[in-house]
Amino acid sequence: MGEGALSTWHEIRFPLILGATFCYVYWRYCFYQPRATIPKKGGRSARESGRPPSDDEDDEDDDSEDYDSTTEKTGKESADAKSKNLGSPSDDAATSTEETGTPVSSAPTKQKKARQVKVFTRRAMKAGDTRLLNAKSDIHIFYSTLTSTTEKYASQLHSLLKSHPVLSTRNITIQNIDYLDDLDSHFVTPARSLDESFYLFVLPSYESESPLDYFIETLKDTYNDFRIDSRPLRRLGGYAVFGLGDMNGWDHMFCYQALLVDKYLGKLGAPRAFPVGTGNVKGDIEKEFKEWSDHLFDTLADPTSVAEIPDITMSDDESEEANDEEEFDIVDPASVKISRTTKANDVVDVEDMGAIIQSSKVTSTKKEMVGKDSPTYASLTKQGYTIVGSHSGVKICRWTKSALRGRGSCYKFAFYGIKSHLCMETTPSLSCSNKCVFCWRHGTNPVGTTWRWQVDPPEAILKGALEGHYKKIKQMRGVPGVQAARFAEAFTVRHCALSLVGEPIFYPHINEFVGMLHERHISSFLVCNAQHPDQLARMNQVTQLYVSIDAADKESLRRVDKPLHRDFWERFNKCLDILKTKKNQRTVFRLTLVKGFNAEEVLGYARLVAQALPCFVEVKGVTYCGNSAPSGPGASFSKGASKDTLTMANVPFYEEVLDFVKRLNEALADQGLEYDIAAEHAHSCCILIAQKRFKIDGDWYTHIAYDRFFELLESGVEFGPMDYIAKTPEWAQFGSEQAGFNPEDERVKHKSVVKREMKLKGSRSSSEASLPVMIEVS
Ligand SMILES: Cc1cc2nc3c(=O)[nH]c(=O)nc-3n(C[C@H](O)[C@H](O)[C@H](O)COP(=O)(O)O)c2cc1C
Ligand code: SF4
Repeated sequence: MGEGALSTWHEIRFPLILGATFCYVYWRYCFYQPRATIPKKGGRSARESGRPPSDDEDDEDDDSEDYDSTTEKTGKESADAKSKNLGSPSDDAATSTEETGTPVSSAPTKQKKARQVKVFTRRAMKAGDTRLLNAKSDIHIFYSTLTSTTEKYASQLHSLLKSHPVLSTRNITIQNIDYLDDLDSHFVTPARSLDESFYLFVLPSYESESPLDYFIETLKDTYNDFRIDSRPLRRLGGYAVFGLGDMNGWDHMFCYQALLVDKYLGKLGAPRAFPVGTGNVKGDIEKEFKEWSDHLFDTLADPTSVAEIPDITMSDDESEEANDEEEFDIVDPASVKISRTTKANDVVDVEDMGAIIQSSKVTSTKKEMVGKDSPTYASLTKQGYTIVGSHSGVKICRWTKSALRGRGSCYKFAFYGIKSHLCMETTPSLSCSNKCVFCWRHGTNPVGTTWRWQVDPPEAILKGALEGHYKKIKQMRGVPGVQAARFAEAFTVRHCALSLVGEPIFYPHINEFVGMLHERHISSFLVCNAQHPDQLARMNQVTQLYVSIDAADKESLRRVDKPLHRDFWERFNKCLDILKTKKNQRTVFRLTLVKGFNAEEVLGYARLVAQALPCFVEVKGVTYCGNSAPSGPGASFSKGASKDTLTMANVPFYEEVLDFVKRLNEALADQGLEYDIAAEHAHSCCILIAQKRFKIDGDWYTHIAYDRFFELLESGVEFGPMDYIAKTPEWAQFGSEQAGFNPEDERVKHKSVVKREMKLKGSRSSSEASLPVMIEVS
């Protein structure tokens, strides 16, 4: 460079630099379009960034604005967004480091993210449901294969769909995902033509490298790439995955790639139309594949199966928490008031129900126990009950949900072999004659000593209960982790727990109802409150007959059960005497231990056992489900409570329950009674004492041979409890390493549970080592 030129440069360099800086700032301010970030990852909204909007945004804005047009948004809109951004300190804070050069100062909190995922999951499922009904949507089958086994099943799926009476009208394609040229246009930025389509996957698993790895990496990368829409598959109609694997060779990694695909498709926003299925190539894959595809087709073809999606649709992380929140107390003073203000001449004692049973005319003039427009109806349905007819209810139990996900069954599986996913919990009478302090439904159900309502026929109750139950099962199909095999089985109820809320034996046609269950080979577990001796005496054979024993003396019983009958103690004793005469039944005492109320009366309980001689005594720590105060909300965990209000201090630890059981067992031995501790389910704080006759050659036989029970029942011969016993598995027997937790299931403790336990621990004395597990037990 010459000297003249150099001096000219010196003269113009400042204006030039200034001009360039001004241009840059002007351009950046007005036209620069930042890289996409999405709210979930802590950046700006997709709409601001010109990326497809998230579902959350869709909700707020006009849905008709599809994402193709959004992608084409002009610089003006971007500038508008930008200027909004600049004006908002919080949005500024969310701007990425890359854009501003300053560190990201705030990411959304974990709770916020969890909430977004939850809201999104629900919306996705709802949206998917509407689309499931769209008979025009295409079905795309994708598969991967190395040695062609998977291809065979994918082709089979294709042929089955092509010949399906309803689904064959759809456009059905089949593609090998390993040769799919453009994964992006199917999974990263799906073409609009794929909206509302179904994606069905049939996939093998390979521990070693396989072409499928690339596909899985694509899904993962898409989900983890903060620059792009992480839920691009939300406009699909739904998806379902079937995995092939070798359980014998790779049991710890069985079908792991199919499971990963299922997981990431869900994360990418696709609505899961059906639980992931698995087939063991060294096992009964034909059957597994058939069951999965049959139920999948039913779901796709039957609009009623997807009519309603409840709040039970949840992310993996939230499910445990939600389960814990499931029970809550809603006091309905109206129900109590109604029962008190009933005219005396309306009253018919439940013991005199014979006439009512005979005459439906009499009952038809009476009012409904739970009318559709009553506050009781609203309270119970809000808590997840399906009200059947005018006085019955059904509710999917949390253990049924847990078992569907392979996360453990209730204590009755350990003690008696009830499979929770095959169990329906119902009651033909929502009304009860007690107001127990530990009943978390307290106040939500009608109470009364007499039946003064309409009586629904048992056929209608059973039909309605099964329908209500199956509807709730169907709604579980989109919940992560639901096992396809168990899901398929769950549509044939095998056990009925007649407990739930209310008093089943109160229902005048209880015998007919139980008979109908047995006709369908559904076993019956009937729990009664020892307040209706005449009904108990009339009770026909059930699979297992329970009496709740909530206290060992009159005053404690009054305090714990708050019975409405004035002669409650006489009724209670009469029931125990009747139970002793029921030699043909498997009879059970159920003790619910409430510290400070009824957990110290070992000798008293031993006397009651001697009086009724039940086959079994179940002892369980009370379940704390929020406030159980009889007078409604007011007691709190930390503040302590009035003398009749439950707090966490009333919940015994497992060790305390165990100590009680040991002392009770000794007291029984002292009285010369032949009982011993047989089984346990520490998970539910529950232990079983059984008559020693159920111990044969050193092994306990507390389980039930259900087929044998029905065989005996149908044969018409007289039989007793010892005629349909089965061996208790090792893992359930008292003292086993698993303490009653089925080794086939996986115990999942959500962090919120652990946190709460830690909180609890802090409030307990340090000598108390373990913590109670709080559950609902029917
Ligand atoms: C090398 C090898 C690794 C495998 N790894 C797994 C595995 O990790 N998990 C699993 O469930 N099955 C595994 N399998 C079983 C295959 O998934 C199964 O045989 C499948 O049917 C193969 O499908 P394809 O014939 O379509 O390739 C493996 C098989 C082989 C040969
Ligand atoms: S808790 Fe009761 S309703 Fe639930 S699975 Fe067990 S027995 Fe059935």
